Amino acid sequence: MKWHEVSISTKEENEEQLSIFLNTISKGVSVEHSVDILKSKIDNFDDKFRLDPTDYPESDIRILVYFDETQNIDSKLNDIKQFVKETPLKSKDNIEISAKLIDEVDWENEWKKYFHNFKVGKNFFIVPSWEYDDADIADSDKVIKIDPGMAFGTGDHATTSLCLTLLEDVIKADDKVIDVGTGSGILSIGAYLLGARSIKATDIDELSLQVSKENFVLNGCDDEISVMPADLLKDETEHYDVIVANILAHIIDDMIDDAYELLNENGRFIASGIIVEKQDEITAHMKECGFAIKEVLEEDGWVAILAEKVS
Ligand SMILES: C[S@@+](CC[C@H](N)C(=O)[O-])C[C@H]1O[C@@H](n2cnc3c(N)ncnc32)[C@H](O)[C@@H]1O
Repeated sequence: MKWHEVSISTKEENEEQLSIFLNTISKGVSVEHSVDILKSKIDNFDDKFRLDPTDYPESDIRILVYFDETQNIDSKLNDIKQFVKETPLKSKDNIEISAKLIDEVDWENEWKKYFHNFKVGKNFFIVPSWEYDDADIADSDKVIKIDPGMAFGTGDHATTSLCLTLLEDVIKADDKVIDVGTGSGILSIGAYLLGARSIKATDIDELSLQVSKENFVLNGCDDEISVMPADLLKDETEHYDVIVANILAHIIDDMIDDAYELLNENGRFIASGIIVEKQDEITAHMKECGFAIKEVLEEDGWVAILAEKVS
């Protein structure tokens, strides 16, 4: 088996915007930082990833994106180039994109050695499933056991951790929740641990649906979370107390009207995956629909918006 490896050299400030997009179109993404960048982030990275600076490029960053050999690499390259062209990236300087075919290595599991326990929000403790027995877990921790496999959602990405933080603020016992674009299922598990029940987790990606089901079993909440394929809220008919979606801004924009319709009175919509530059556009659309903006959290150039349905 061979893989297409697409290499994107760019400035560090583009990492988050590019990574979230590339994760949605590929089989895997890894980011290599230059030594200097790594040094400046060592405190951030060390506990979760224990990186070795000698593995990294000498300047800026290199994002490696993987597609299996059956995928149409020319069309994927076009998608990437179009995204780079049309997105207001933080830096448009010196972006170089190239592709090559490489032999299979066990990179699907390689990243696991860099992924370790960490805390998110006030009380969440994310534990890779393969480290659970060794984890030093406090009684107060709400433990999310996770094996994201090839789905998005380890919890270390700002957009995911911001959603978990907002869920801590809004979920009340027995709230009915829908998690749109569940990925690894991490936000549904978080909602369950906070007391939500009758949770629905949806995604358009088959692999994410499979991975999320496995994670629900792992966390003993598969009875409370139904998993189904869906394109945003287009065919949804049930009503919810909380809707959470961590996708990209233009996709969130497509679901704002449906979210308003499907929320119960005073229901809350948590939306993330939104770059700071798109915040005003999204909040304006939310307000037009009747939402009140209750809180906006920001980290690493990403925002998560908490909106409430008011009549
Ligand atoms: C950034 S990941 C978020 C995963 C997880 N919820 C988290 O917060 O870490 C976005 C997810 O949305 C899914 N997605 C993208 N477009 C979608 C759509 N139109 N309808 C449903 N899910 C979608 C992707 O397959 C992916 O699993």
